[in-house]
Amino acid sequence: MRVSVPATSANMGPGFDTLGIALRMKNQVVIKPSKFHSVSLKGEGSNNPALKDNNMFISIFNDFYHNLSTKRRNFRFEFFNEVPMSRGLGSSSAVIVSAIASAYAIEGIELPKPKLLNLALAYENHPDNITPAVMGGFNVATVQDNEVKYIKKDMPKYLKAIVVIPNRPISTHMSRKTLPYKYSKDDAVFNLSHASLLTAAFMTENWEMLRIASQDKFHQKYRMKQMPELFEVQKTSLKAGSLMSTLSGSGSTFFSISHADDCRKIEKELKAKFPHFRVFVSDFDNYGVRVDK
Ligand SMILES: Nc1ncnc2c1ncn2[C@@H]1O[C@H](COP(=O)(O)OP(=O)(O)OP(=O)(O)O)[C@@H](O)[C@H]1O
Ligand SMILES: N[C@@H](CCO)C(=O)O
Repeated sequence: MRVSVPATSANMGPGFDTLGIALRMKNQVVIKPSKFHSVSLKGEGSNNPALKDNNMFISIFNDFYHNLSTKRRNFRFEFFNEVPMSRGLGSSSAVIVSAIASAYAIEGIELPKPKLLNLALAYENHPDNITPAVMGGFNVATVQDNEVKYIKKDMPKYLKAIVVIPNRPISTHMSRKTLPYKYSKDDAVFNLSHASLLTAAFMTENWEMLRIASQDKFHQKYRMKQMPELFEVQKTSLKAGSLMSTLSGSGSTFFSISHADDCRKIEKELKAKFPHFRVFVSDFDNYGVRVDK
């Protein structure tokens, strides 16, 4: 059985804890019944031996598997990870979503995506990464009475993401601590209006509006101060023709969107200016978590 979950970019500027989008890069796990428990890792995390012993995926999988099954089978878990950890590309959401989906699938129990999304909420209490991880596409999401309420929009193929991954991580937990405890009414109205405009721009495919609509006063500047090169990444990307360029999740990755015709030029300029960062073009994912039995 194989489960794959896409990387996600949350916030998208002003949509703090609300907006998120799924990218084509993904984490996959292949699970096979086996005499003994074993774990193999390829890609991101493979140089971290601790992940073989103390892995968030295994512990969430076991929580669900032990609840769903009376049998005590052992499994071999083979991980193929493309999503870097603590870089703002939803690595923790990818693990949470794939572990829950895997436990249900291995027991042959149907798990509708909205139910999977609500189960994932117990492990990540903001819905902006888990929603696109489960559903794919661009999503607006909120939590009401312990349920995620969301609206999804598929992304067109003629738009691409340009991803800049710095060589240092930022932990979400630490990064949230740098944010103000309170915001002024002016800043609240600024973010409310920009997040609303950004959402409307996605829904109506008014891409030229993204540059203005993606501005934020809630979190980016506080977080980007931890890695000041990110201000230059944003400037370079917008100057080279991106439609929008925002901190991805809690950072450190920077996420831009452009028309397909412009993406290689933007990628080239970012690569030239930031040779120590990983820069690449990605398609969007419109499907979300996928289970192949
Ligand atoms: N492939 C993986 N296998 C096991 N654990 C993982 C894996 N990927 C991420 N994790 C866990 O998730 C943690 C990273 O979560 P964190 O929220 O800091 O970053 P992120 O999810 O990549 O960023 P963001 O939420 O801003 O997009 C890691 O420290 C690790 O505990
Ligand atoms: N909305 C979250 C995304 C990271 O998990 C944040 O900005 O902290």
